[in-house]
Amino acid sequence: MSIVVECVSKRYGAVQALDGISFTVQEGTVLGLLGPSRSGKTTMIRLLATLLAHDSGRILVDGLDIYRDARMLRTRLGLAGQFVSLVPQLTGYENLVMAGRLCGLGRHRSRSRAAELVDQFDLSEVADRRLDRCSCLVRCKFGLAAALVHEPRVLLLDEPALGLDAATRMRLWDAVGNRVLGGRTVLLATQCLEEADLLARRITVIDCGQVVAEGTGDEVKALTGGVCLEAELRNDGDLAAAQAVLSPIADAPLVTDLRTLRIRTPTARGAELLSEAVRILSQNGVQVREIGLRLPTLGDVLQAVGQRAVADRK
Ligand SMILES: Nc1ncnc2c1ncn2[C@@H]1O[C@H](COP(=O)(O)OP(=O)(O)OP(=O)(O)O)[C@@H](O)[C@H]1O
Repeated sequence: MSIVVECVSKRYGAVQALDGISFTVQEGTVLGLLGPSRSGKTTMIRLLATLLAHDSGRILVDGLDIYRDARMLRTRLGLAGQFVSLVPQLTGYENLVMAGRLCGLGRHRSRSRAAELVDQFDLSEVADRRLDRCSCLVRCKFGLAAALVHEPRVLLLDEPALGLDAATRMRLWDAVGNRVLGGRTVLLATQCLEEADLLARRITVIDCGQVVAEGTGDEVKALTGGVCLEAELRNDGDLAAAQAVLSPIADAPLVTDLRTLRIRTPTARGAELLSEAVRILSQNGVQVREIGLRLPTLGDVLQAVGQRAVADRK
């Protein structure tokens, strides 16, 4: 089952949440819908889940119109993430049974399916614990398991690993990624480029309800010029000096965060720029708490896309 979104717009009063957005998720693949907060990800997922109506455009799932054939499509869709709430006072197992019942499974089948999922997700030790007494990682696993209770062919995931730090997020996907995603058509909404890059065959980047970039993970990362040089200063009094000495050697404009005293810039020269920056900062007496290269983030992608747009307009 493929997902085709054609020029879809959605407005809430004065807010244009989606503004002519188009993308396709090929059958059996994962598409990462990557965007910052308030860019329209949840709105897109809610439209696909038939929980909301769009103002214009067209959405097809498996060739069927999402509204005309909503009833039939709903049984084939699984949802996990922000707006799908499990009941915190129930145990994980009870939540899975409830999810089965809500999907129309009989009592017996709901129980056997819940037991199957507990087993497959390696959750037996915590299955009888109230969900609000479980770790965030365990809650995320139960959220994903609940979305699979009726074995949907299409999965809509709205930041399903929200609340997990980067390392735990990777542990989650290491443990259950294949089971959750394998063979399904998946739309994964996330703010984390690393997560989208790990899980998705293609990534569509959105900002302010519009598609601003798309491609494979490598293509999207390449927009930023590769890696990012990032320095954290010890004293805010050094910020101006650091900017003055780094600007001439950087490959792209510097971005400075006054709150965290961090200066960053994307670079294609990696280690060469790093050693140059260390030398020049030390020569000029700028005290650095930490300096290094890191993988690009969504913020770097949006900055690169913005700079391209400005350059194109000139
Ligand atoms: N029910 C609503 N009524 C009014 N405005 C809304 C409503 N839901 C969302 N919005 C607005 O629409 C825009 C897109 O919101 P949406 O939740 O789709 O973005 P998002 O990318 O999922 O954000 P987040 O990552 O913070 O959840 C935002 O400006 C938001 O404030």
